[in-house]
Amino acid sequence: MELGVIGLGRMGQIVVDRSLDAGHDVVAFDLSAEATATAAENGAEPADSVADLCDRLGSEKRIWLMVPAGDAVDATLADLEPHLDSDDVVVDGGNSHFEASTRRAEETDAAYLDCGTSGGPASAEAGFSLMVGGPEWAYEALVSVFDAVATGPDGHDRMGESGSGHYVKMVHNGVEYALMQAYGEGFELLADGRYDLDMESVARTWNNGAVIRSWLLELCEEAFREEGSDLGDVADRVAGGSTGTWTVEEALEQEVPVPIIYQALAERFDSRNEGRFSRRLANRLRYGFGRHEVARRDDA
Ligand SMILES: NC(=O)C1=CN([C@@H]2O[C@H](COP(=O)(O)OP(=O)(O)OC[C@H]3O[C@@H](n4cnc5c(N)ncnc54)[C@H](O)[C@@H]3O)[C@@H](O)[C@H]2O)C=CC1
Ligand SMILES: O=C(CO)[C@H](O)[C@H](O)COP(=O)(O)O
Repeated sequence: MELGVIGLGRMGQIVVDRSLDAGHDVVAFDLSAEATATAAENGAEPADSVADLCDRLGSEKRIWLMVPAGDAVDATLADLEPHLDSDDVVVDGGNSHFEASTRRAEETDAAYLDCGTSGGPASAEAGFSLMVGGPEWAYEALVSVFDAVATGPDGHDRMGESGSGHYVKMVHNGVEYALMQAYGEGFELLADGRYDLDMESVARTWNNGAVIRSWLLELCEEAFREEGSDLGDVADRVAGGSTGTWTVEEALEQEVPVPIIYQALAERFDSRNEGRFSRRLANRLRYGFGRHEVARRDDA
């Protein structure tokens, strides 16, 4: 199959490489000429604009977007739209909000597949897990590409109608936050607890047969191996948070309790806080009602 790929960053280059490896022809475009050149070096046909990419693909276009979620997706679709008709299929493999995906599916002339992609750049060799939403015929038309980009035929499936792929990926990310938080708390107790432990050894032992073994735990093992048992100079600030926020917002809307996912998200936000106002107020209120001593900041 001939596949157009737009967005050739950490994830898009992998879509290109795995598609080429499986024998597909790829036409590639990125706003960054350097990224497009890298794809060309790997065997893709370079395009110098969205219009050029569409010209090179001809009719029945199959196009995979791997640009940042949000405005970049809308901007790319606006450029694509004059070149699309109902025989074409556009896949958005990024972390778009599911409601943005259902809106885009309604607005475009092409068949639109929202594809949640899990695995990250670390899965370049093994392949991704792909959660796809949208018209069945369009999913079927792209199966050989999904086989190539995913771990294989079991690494992708059609979740349902438009929006469902990104909905499932959103919840996946909420679970990811909660698992990271649970591992973090366990290792924190071990690090601050009664025994002098080698964290890499603990993680490795757990990864071999323990109930809680997982890929995230393998990544814990790797982190301790590379950074040391005390994580060296790794800061206690965690970036990101959009997909976890969406999960919690949707849980509130559906009235589904997700306290663990919410707590993991709150911990992430808290990690970016220099001195929590609520704790400072609690400190001062104890003086108010009990005349307890107020601890003061050194830097005030
Ligand atoms: N990095 C990760 O672990 C994962 C990322 N994702 C999602 O995949 C998408 C891409 O992520 P990354 O590859 O990590 O980002 P990235 O920042 O590495 O690459 C994005 C690429 O898109 C290009 N780009 C931006 N706007 C463009 C436009 N209008 N037209 C053409 N190219 C444009 C940029 O030049 C860049 O090369 C995002 O939605 C992200 O949330 C999903 C799963 C895992
Ligand atoms: O989707 C992912 C993993 O599954 C990506 O790594 C994503 O960038 C995570 O973003 P955030 O931590 O802000 O939710």
